[in-house]
Amino acid sequence: MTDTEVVARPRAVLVGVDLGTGSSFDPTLDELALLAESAGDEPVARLIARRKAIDAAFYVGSGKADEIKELVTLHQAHCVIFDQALGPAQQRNLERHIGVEVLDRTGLILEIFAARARSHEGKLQVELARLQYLATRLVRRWSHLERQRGGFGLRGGPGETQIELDRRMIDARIKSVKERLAKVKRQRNTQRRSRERHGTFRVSLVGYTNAGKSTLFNALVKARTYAADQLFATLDTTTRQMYLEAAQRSVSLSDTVGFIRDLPHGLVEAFQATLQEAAEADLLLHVVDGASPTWLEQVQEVQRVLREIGADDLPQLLVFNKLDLIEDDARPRENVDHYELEPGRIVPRLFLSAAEGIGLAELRAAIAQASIDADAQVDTLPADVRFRSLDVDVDAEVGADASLDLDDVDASMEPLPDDLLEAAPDDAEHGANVDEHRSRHRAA
Ligand SMILES: Nc1nc2c(ncn2[C@@H]2O[C@H](COP(=O)(O)OP(=O)(O)OP(=O)(O)O)[C@@H](O)[C@H]2O)c(=O)[nH]1
Ligand SMILES: [Mg+2]
Repeated sequence: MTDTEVVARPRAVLVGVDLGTGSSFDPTLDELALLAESAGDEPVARLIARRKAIDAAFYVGSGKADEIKELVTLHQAHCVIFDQALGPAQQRNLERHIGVEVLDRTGLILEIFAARARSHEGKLQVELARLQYLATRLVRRWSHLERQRGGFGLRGGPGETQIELDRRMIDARIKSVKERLAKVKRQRNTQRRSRERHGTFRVSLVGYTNAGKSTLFNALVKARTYAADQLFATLDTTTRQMYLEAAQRSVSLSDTVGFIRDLPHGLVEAFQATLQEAAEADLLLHVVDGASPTWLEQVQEVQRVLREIGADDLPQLLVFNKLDLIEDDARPRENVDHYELEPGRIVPRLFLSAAEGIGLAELRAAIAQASIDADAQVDTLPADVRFRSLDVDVDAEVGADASLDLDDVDASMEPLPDDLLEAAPDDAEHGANVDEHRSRHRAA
């Protein structure tokens, strides 16, 4: 870790629990470390506990809890961060036992989101998610967060007697935030509809957090969107026009919030509106950190979230980014090939480096081609199908047998079966450089 920073960051002990089920794909806790850094903490020690079953009181056994306590003392840590979701009682028990703040992955992600939200809507969404999390546990942590960022006015340190009162306050607050969100959403829909009338071809960047979406966005539209080696650097959707020579047209390009495994449920829900933007695109650029050892799990996680928001059947280009980090001999022979995203679903795949500007011309050409293909398909369809109604009753002039399935409307790429290349960069052992940590929201 580089430690030339003036501001001392809270020192954190990271704990992962291996339940032997293969459920966790981060046995090194690297992702948790990056999350902790993104939240402004400094990971000082990591500990993996192996257990057959979860302990009701401490999640880990009391022996491990003692071990954690020793680590905390040894490293003079300020908090302990669990990679797994702790129950409210477990969290409380651990805090009492260890004597410092204990939080879990969910709490950490919420904290990052809270620090990063910029737009009115984003702030409301994060507040809603935090309130929902808070409603289930009423932990002391919140008083600490409020002090740090000036939040929504909960008094610090709710004692047992105050819990009922707080819960009622929280419920009222949840209701009011939901109403405000609904209003913002209506405005957004109105804006979106007026945009739709212009018939712009819409491209959305989606992908796991830190894959390089914002870097690619900047490279493509030459805008300056915040890109950083932090998780969830981007929370609000940014949209710009991008001119494509090959298609002689402008398309809109949107940068979106990154995905991560086990995104707190409240956040998935809260960010539906933001992600909806992606769900309504004509083309998804699914950006993958091709140099990450866990890229495959990340792709699967992104696919899972896309399914959840109903965007999994949109045409996709898979963009393997960070080609520059891959050793020459591990690089793919071709910069463009095809990849089987899911059984039977083959999509074009491009290898590029957003940071070094390698492969951008090919990507622009592929986007142009996708927009031309989509137009060609739409032009041949009756108007009401363009508006995505299922099983359309088509006028007599058009033809009697045209009961169309949405799949036919989809401007998917032609599948090219059986000539897949091996997924090249997976065994390259490069991780993104996490050492270039910059101080984050503390500056705000
Ligand atoms: N070496 C290398 N690094 C890259 C490349 N593209 C992006 N990065 C780095 O990867 C990190 C994450 O990039 P971002 O563009 O912020 O990633 P993102 O997907 O927008 O991340 P979130 O907004 O947090 O979801 C930054 O440190 C970038 O400089 C690349 O092609 N090569
Ligand atoms: Mg980003």
